[in-house]
Amino acid sequence: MSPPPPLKITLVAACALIDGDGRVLVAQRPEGKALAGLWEFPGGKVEPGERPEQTLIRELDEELGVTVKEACLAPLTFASYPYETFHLLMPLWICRRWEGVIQKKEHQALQWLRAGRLRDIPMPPADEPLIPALIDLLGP
Ligand SMILES: Nc1nc2c([nH]c(=O)n2[C@H]2C[C@H](O)[C@@H](COP(=O)(O)OP(=O)(O)OP(=O)(O)O)O2)c(=O)[nH]1
Ligand SMILES: [Mg+2]
Repeated sequence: MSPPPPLKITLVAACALIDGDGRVLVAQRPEGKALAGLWEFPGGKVEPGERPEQTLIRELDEELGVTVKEACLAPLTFASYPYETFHLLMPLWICRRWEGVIQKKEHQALQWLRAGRLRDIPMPPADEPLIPALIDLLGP
């Protein structure tokens, strides 16, 4: 038997933006990328030298065109999931305050959903365990 390949942990920072009605923004992953078509929380991989909060602020600008202050990010929970080729570690922040108008810059589509409705859309397997924390916070 050959030894298992070394474990690669990928750190991804993600954010549930929450609107005035307590709905959550989800974004449909682009065609041609891993997990294409699934609905995710905006965010991305932490690059070398970045703090995860900086990653999130950068990704929210790149993906949605909004400006978020670090003080407006609150940690909620995290995902830890064994994908085939890497282990995903993904802290999830919430954010209720941003500057600018949300634009669909990289995703196929965006939608605002009540937390209880997140169970009705296809999300990456890593994300499913995050839904109860959002329902606890925001109601179904
Ligand atoms: N952003 C985000 N990524 C997620 C979620 N759930 C999940 O399994 N992932 C995975 C998919 C990817 O393997 C990885 C993040 O990838 P990404 O494509 O968003 O990374 P990125 O924005 O930095 O994009 P790129 O520069 O690598 O193209 O985490 C989620 O809810 N949000
Ligand atoms: Mg991304």
